[in-house]
Amino acid sequence: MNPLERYAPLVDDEEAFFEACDRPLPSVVRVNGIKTTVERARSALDAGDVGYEATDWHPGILKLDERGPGTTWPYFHGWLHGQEEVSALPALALDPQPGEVIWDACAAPGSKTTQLADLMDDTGTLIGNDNNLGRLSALRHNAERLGVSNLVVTNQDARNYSLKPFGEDTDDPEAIDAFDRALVDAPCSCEGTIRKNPDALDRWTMNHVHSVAGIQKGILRRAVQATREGGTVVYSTCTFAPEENEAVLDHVLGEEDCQMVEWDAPDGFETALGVTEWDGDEYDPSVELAHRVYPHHNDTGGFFCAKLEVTA
Ligand SMILES: C[S@@+](CC[C@H](N)C(=O)[O-])C[C@H]1O[C@@H](n2cnc3c(N)ncnc32)[C@H](O)[C@@H]1O
Repeated sequence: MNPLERYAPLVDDEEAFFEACDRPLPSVVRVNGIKTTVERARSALDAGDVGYEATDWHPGILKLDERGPGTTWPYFHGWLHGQEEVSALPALALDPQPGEVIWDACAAPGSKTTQLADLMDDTGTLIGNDNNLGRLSALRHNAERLGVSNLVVTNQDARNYSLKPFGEDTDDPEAIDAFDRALVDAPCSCEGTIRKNPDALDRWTMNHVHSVAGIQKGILRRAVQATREGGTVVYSTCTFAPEENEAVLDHVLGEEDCQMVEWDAPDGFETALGVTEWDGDEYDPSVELAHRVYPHHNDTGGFFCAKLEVTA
């Protein structure tokens, strides 16, 4: 059985959902404001005869007609970054401000990290962490090409992340309420990437869904603990499974001092509400404030994005 069939009861249009999951994903680029402007990037694409169209909801996110961005000179110069359209949502939800201290808990290969740097005007301190050293080299490469200079790279298991406060000699893990904001773009079962990678579900099992959900809970808890009171945490995945999405939020809302925050998806970008019941389980009603993105909604991959505020 196709694992995606379990989500048929959740979607508004079953036929459109399965049809979209079977179509290849459009090639999309994000304009990198650290190195250029939307106007200059568009002019460069025009000059290179690269066809594109702006997305309905963001002038700097462009759908290319055919070629991948890697063959164009604006890409080599770091004006453009190939980034799935829907994956631009979490950084916008996090809304990092220039000068802040931001933790990207699962950062490699860095699409969202470099977008965060752009939104911060490349100021403040951006800590890009990932537990996979090999993937961190891709993060460094992307950061260099895109001209990011506010980035510190760390290689830790985000579940046990420890950051000693500046100037203090302590191993107390509770001492890390240092971040203004944190992004948890969590490892997941990747169901929503089926359009990019048709093999994505070949090794899908319910056991994997449950085991990765345990990791997700640990990372999100750590992000809430490590963020200052009043700070923001965004949780995202590219999967549909409520076990990895709303159930993770429900768990962390019950264990840590935080609450769901209402966040409007950009105008022109369609999303569905978070689910509050699944497979006999009921979740905290506030998880409805999360956004589910199904592939047929905006011709993207599948996605999940939620915003939390740290309350103590
Ligand atoms: C969805 S990917 C992140 C994609 C990235 N945010 C981007 O936009 O390019 C999830 C990442 O989590 C990392 N990861 C898995 N378990 C982790 C853990 N316990 N601590 C930190 N990172 C972890 C994986 O190595 C992977 O790079």
